[in-house]
Amino acid sequence: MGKEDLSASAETNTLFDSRIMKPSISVEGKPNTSSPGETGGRRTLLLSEFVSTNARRPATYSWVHHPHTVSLESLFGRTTGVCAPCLTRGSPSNISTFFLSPSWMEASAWSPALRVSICSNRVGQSLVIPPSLLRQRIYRGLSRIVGHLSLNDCGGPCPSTRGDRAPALEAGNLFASLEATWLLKKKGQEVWRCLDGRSIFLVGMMGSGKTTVGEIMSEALGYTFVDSDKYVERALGLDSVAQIFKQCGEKFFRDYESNALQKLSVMGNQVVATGGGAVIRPVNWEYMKQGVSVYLDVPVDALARRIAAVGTNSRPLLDFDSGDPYTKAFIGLFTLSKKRSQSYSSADVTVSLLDLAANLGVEDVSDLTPTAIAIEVLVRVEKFLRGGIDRIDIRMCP
Ligand SMILES: Nc1ncnc2c1ncn2[C@@H]1O[C@H](COP(=O)(O)OP(=O)(O)OP(=O)(O)O)[C@@H](O)[C@H]1O
Ligand SMILES: O=C(O)C1=C[C@@H](O)[C@@H](O)[C@H](O)C1
Repeated sequence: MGKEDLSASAETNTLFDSRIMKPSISVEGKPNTSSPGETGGRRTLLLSEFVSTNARRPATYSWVHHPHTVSLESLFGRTTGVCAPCLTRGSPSNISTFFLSPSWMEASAWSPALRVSICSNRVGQSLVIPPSLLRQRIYRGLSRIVGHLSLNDCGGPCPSTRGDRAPALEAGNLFASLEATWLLKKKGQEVWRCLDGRSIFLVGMMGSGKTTVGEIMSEALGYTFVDSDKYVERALGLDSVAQIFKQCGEKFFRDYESNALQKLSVMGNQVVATGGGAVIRPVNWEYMKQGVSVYLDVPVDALARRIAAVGTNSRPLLDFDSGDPYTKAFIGLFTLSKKRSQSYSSADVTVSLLDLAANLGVEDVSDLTPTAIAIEVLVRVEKFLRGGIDRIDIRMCP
């Protein structure tokens, strides 16, 4: 992290003065005990960061210590600091509490909340850490904490992480780690309860990840995964959608696709990856409304890059005679997405990869792993089912 990241104002510099500040993240309470860190038997994470902005009184810097304290100093690029034993728990009037909700790691995932408390010894002092930066740092710190918990402290309901496979796309990535898998499973269990057997229908353009993300979700939910294109291929006894298009035409394929969706809609406990064009027939929405529909909204450029990487052969609507794979894919997808954008927006839940990337402080949507996307989808589905608001970025609690 460069110094410029934290230099939004003079106060920022003071806050992060290495001589006086040592932020920390603490896990409050022990998992699966009735310690103060737990509410209703659920694990609580309290991220505590107590700093003073009064540069003349550095000795007042202090923060809460807990059994599983993970220092954030490396995350903030500082290595020194004064650590006083403990700051009184409670809410003095000069503590502002911020609920950080970078979408999938928000209150519902970590009951009751991830909290970052910023304490200033000057009443009314505002927080000057840029939110996106804070989110990013907290996220990294959280990953370590969860790793620590899942390795050392899990009892009871904490799912085993052994034997979990990380999809190839996740290899070498932070999200591929045990903690992401743990979060995915935990969210899967919670959403499973809300779904009450209803299926999830993933809609979105070709290459949007319906199959990749859908398979991960189905595993987390204990649901069956179904690819409606494959379902149609099997029903017709043909090898590929491309072959069906070639031999029988698009209308024939669409009829079978509708038929497949109708059949699938009466079966519960499934994650269905629909064909990219399933949304264009209104009757298909009638079928999908039997479950929860989720639109994976991915920028056309990212779609074209993904499809170009594997070629356009298997996607008849993009397999033009001339042009390099990226250009063919981009032009085809761009045209289709214009025609379909309104239809896609009829889905119960929309997961925009651009928004998710922004929320997680990731620069490019291609850096979002399928697991991160799957977790986000589950979080949004849960909110939808609970009738809650669809997006909270940062709430400040007075
Ligand atoms: N998050 C991701 N990051 C990078 N590549 C991805 C991601 N998700 C999927 N892909 C890749 O994009 C390609 C298309 O993914 P996938 O088959 O899951 O999409 P789809 O929506 O099911 O497509 P279609 O509707 O054409 O069947 C695959 O090669 C897959 O590996
Ligand atoms: O977007 C589309 O219209 C399509 C997407 C694929 O999943 C296949 O259903 C088929 O290639 C058509």
